[in-house]
Amino acid sequence: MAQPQTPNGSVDIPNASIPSSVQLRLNNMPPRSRSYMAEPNKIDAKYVNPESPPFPAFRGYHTFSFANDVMGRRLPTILGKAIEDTIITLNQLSKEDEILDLLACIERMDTLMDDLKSNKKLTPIPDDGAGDIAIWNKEIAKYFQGKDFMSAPWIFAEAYKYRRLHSCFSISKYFQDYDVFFRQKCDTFARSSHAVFELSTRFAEPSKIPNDDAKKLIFMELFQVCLWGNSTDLSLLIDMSEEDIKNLQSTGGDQLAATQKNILGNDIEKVWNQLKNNKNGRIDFVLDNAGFELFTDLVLADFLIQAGLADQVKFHGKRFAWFVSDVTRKDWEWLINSACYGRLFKGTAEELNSLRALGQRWKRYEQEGKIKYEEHPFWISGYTFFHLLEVSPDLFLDLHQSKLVFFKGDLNHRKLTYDCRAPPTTPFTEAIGTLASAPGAPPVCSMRTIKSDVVVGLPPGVAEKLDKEEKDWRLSGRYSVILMSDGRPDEDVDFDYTP
Ligand SMILES: O=P(O)(O)OC[C@@]1(O)O[C@H](CO)[C@@H](O)[C@@H]1O
Repeated sequence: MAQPQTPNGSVDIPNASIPSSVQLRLNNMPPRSRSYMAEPNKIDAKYVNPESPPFPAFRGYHTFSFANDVMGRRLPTILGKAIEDTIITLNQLSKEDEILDLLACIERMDTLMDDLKSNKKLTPIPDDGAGDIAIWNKEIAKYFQGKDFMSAPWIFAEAYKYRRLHSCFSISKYFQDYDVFFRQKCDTFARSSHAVFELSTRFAEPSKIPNDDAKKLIFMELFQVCLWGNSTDLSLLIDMSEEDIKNLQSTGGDQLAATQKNILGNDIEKVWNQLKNNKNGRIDFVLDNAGFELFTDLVLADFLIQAGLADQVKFHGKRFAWFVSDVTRKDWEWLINSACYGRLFKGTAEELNSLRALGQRWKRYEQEGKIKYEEHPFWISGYTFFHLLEVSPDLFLDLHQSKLVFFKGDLNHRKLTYDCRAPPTTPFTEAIGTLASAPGAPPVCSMRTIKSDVVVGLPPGVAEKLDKEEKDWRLSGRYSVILMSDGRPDEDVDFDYTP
C-alpha cells in the first residue's frame, strides 16, 4: 500500500515511534572480519617523509598498537631504571666536582622523565658538538614542529628519547660517555654461560669442513642460532631468571628444528646462495644487541671467514647507549676482552680455554683487518633506512661495497620497513623502498625475531591466522623472519635517485 506523502515528498508515517538505537539482524551476511587492523592505503612515494611513511605510521596515542604501551609505560620504566643505575654510580663517587657533575646529569634525566610523562612537545637536542646533532635538529625542524612524544611517529619519538637521554650526559664534564645500561648488559651476558660454552667448545678450533654440503649444514644451523640470539632483548625481558635465559638461548638441534616452523618468511636458501656464489667478498652486520646476540654474530662471522665465504666482516654499532641493549664500542671491546681475559663465567678448564681461544682469534682478526667495527652517526639518527642514501650518501656508498648486509633484530627491521601499517603480504623488497630500489643498493637481509607491530614479507593468510589464534604473536618474540632483497649491486650509486 502506498504511504501518504508530505508536500516536500518525504514519506509521513503517522504515530511511528523512533527507536533509541537501531538493531540490525545480519544473520545471512558474511562474518565480521577479525583482522588485526584494516588494510590501509599506500601513500604516494612523492609524499613520503619521516612524518608521513609509505603506509600510516604507528604513533604513541594509537591504543591498538604496541607503540602506546612503549611510549606510555615502558619508556618511563626504562628511564627510571637508568636513573637508579646512575644513583648507584653517584653513591660510589668521592670527588666533589664529579658528584656535582653527575647530580646535574640526574637532574636532566628527571626533566626528561617529566617531559615524557607529561607528553611535552619535541624540542631541539642541545648542541653537544657531536656529529649527529645537525641531522637530528634539521629533521625536527622540518617534520616535527608542534609534535609531542605521543603524536609523532613511534619510531621517531622512541629514538628521540634515547638521544635526549644521551644528552643528559654528553654535555657533562666527566660523564660524557656514561652508559646507563652497561651494568644490565654485562649482568645478562654473565648469565649466558650455558649457551656461550655450547658454541665456544664447538667453534674454538678452526673448523675443518669436509665438503660444501657440510658447510651449508653448519651455516644453516649457525644462522638460526644467530637469528634467535635476538630474543635476549633487555628492553623487553626485564625480570628474567637464569633458566628463562637458558631456554631462550637454546642452541640445540631439536630446539632449532622446533623453532624453524616459526620463521614465517624464510629466505635462508637465498641467503646461502648469495654467500656461496660470492666467495671472499665483504659481509656486513648492522648490529643489534650486545652480550649473547653479539657473541652469536661474532661466531657466525668467524665461521664465514674460516669457510671462505667472506674475507672481511664489517660490524656497525651505535655511538652511545641506544634502545637499552644495542652494541656500542665499549660493549664490543668488553665482550672480546672478557672472552680473552675475563672471569665472567664459571666453567670447566676446557670450556674456559675454548672461550679464550675464540676471543684471541677475534683479536687477531681485528689486527689483520678481517673484522672491523664502525659507528656511523646515521645509525643513531631518527631517520629510517628509506632515507639512508639521501641523508648519509657516504654510508650508502660504503654498504654498496658489501656482498650482503645483515640487519639484525627488531629495531633494524622497523627502520628498514618504515615502521608503518604495511599489509603483512607486502613484499620485503617493496617495504624497504630505496634500500632495494636505488641503483647500487647492496643485497640486504633482515634477521628479526618479531617483537613489534610491523610485519611484511609473509605468505597470504599467515598473519590473519595468527591474529585469530595468538593475540600476542607480533610481540612475543616466538616468531621470526629471514627476508632478503637482491638490491641493484651491479649498478653505480646514483646520488640523485628519488623513488
Ligand atoms: O631491536 P631489538 O633489540 O630486537 O628490539 C627492540 C625492541 O625491543 O624495542 C622496541 C620496544 O622499545 C621494540 O620495537 C622491539 O621489540
